[in-house]
Amino acid sequence: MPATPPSQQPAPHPTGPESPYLRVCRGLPSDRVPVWFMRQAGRSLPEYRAVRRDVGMLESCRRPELVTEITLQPVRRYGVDAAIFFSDIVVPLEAVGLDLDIVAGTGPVIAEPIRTRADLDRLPELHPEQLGHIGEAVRLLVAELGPTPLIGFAGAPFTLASYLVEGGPSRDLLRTKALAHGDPQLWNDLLARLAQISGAFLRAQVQAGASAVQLFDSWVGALSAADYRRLVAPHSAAALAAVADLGVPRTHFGTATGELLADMAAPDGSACVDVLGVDFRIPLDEGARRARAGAGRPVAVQGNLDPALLFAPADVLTEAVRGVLAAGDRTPGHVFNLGHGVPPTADPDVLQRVVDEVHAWVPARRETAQPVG
Ligand SMILES: Cc1c2[nH]c(c1CCC(=O)O)Cc1[nH]c(c(CCC(=O)O)c1C)Cc1[nH]c(c(CCC(=O)O)c1C)Cc1[nH]c(c(C)c1CCC(=O)O)C2
Repeated sequence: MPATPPSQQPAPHPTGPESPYLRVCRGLPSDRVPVWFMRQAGRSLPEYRAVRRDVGMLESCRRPELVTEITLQPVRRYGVDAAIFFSDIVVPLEAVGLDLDIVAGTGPVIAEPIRTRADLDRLPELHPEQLGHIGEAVRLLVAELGPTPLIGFAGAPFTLASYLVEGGPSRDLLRTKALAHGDPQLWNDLLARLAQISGAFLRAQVQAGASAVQLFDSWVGALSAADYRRLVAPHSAAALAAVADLGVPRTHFGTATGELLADMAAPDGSACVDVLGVDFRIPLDEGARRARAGAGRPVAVQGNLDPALLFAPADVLTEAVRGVLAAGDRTPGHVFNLGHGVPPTADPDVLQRVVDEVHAWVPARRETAQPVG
């Protein structure tokens, strides 16, 4: 049998059980609360704005050296416990040939929205060889990151469908929901295709060396629990199942999902979620309670500081961070994060204070028992 070229061999995972982030994801005690931020790389950082000055968003995602530099920036600056791969949820859609762009200040814009059976035929499956640049970037990154784990990610089928059907960002997702209810067969075929694409994107990142994944279903809070269960959950479960055999922890995240948390913790009744993202609308310990009710087992939680608190006076922010940490102590495991992404106008010095505050906290479930007395 011919030897696999070195560039195609899966990189060894350099992150041992000592990583606080991976320990908490696996339900183990940790001597500190791990912290990372959604959108930790991005416009809030001057060093990001400098390297992106002359390069478009999608173009920057195509350049492995630039992806590596941008992903590392917040890790270097803040000392966060995990890196998240710099890319975007629409990158795998571009890889299968869709004509789309990411417009600054707006978000993804799709040239020809997908609303009919004929439109769906323009959306082929994603094959690993279309993701060569992604694998290359992940391998470069993992080599640079040392012990810090890399989180791979993908958009969940529903959130991807919302951009494809609407043609761009939308407040109320009217067309998306009308399609889901009006033509369930087309909807299910579309979401099944997107689950394949999403799963293949996750798989490529893990096979190249990412130590964990997060599935972003940012806009799924637009649905009722009954509709989520019927129209979305099986497809999200399928996307997460694409990395089941690779043994990495899986986080499932959405916003405004208070009523969906039980189902998101076990989409389609499966045990494919290790960590559940909770946004700021409900307390973290209540989120953990709902996750446990849905999954029938303890599930670690991630969150959930309201990003708006980053703009509050320092003492108010400190109290809010400690409130999240105290609620996290009452859960089976807590990864500190914001309830949603870092706003572009956030002050990096304020984020640094949050990281330091989290790292100063002594978690209730520590690695070694504390001496009594
Ligand atoms: C819904 C969604 C998108 N993209 C993503 C989601 C899910 C997470 C979420 O809910 O925020 C996921 C995403 N997008 C980006 C990352 C990188 C990693 C990280 O979190 O640090 C991740 C994980 C980079 C990005 N993706 C985007 C930027 C900003 C583009 C720029 O810097 O020019 C970044 C850093 C563009 C983008 N892409 C998207 C939006 C809404 C935007 C913002 C548009 C804007 O306000 O300019 C779609």
